[in-house]
Amino acid sequence: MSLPIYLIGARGCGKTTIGFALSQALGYAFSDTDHHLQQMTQQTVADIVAAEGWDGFRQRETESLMAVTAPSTVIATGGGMVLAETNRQFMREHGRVIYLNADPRVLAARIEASPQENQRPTLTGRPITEEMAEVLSQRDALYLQTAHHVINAMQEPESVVNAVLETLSIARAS
Ligand SMILES: Nc1ncnc2c1ncn2[C@@H]1O[C@H](COP(=O)(O)OP(=O)(O)OP(=O)(O)O)[C@@H](O)[C@H]1O
Ligand SMILES: O=C(O)C1=C[C@@H](O)[C@@H](O)[C@H](O)C1
Ligand SMILES: [Mg+2]
Repeated sequence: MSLPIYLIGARGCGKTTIGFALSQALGYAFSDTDHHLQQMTQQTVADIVAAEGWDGFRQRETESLMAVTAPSTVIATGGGMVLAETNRQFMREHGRVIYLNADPRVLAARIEASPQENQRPTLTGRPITEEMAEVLSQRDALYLQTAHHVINAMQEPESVVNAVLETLSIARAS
């Protein structure tokens, strides 16, 4: 059995989209911590934050990370997973960690095109382009220090998947 692969990065970098495609290419299972915690609580991210605040959400996110960790699994994490030292250490120790890197303008354009506000309630109360620049400036160092590898996520999804496979030196399942 192979180590789990964790995808990290900001909202809109493609952790869910690329993660699923990567799992298909590898014949691995796929998990997404945002989906897992929404299933466990039967609430959206926005509902959880409204009821428990971001601190409550972050605690649940850590539980989801640990619950979905399994061999031969691609794990799409939430954009803020790297904020907690426990999560950063856990991912590095239990698998290979890939940072899907993209410019804040590209990320903001993707989120504007597909806001999914229930899953992505505002983090700062500011317009999305400003929020993305601010959040990335605070988190980029955390993504970089947590990742074993950094991949350019501003390519076609298929190219991003191929870049991850090449970086990890793993072959497609078929
Ligand atoms: N490489 C790509 N090229 C173009 N569009 C992309 C790419 N990757 C993802 N997208 C699009 O960007 C949007 C956000 O992607 P996705 O939900 O996978 O991001 P995420 O990193 O999981 O975000 P979150 O942290 O909010 O869960 C989707 O509409 C998706 O189709
Ligand atoms: O960047 C963030 O802090 C977040 C990203 C999403 O994946 C969700 O986990 C949630 O909306 C928080
Ligand atoms: Mg996602």
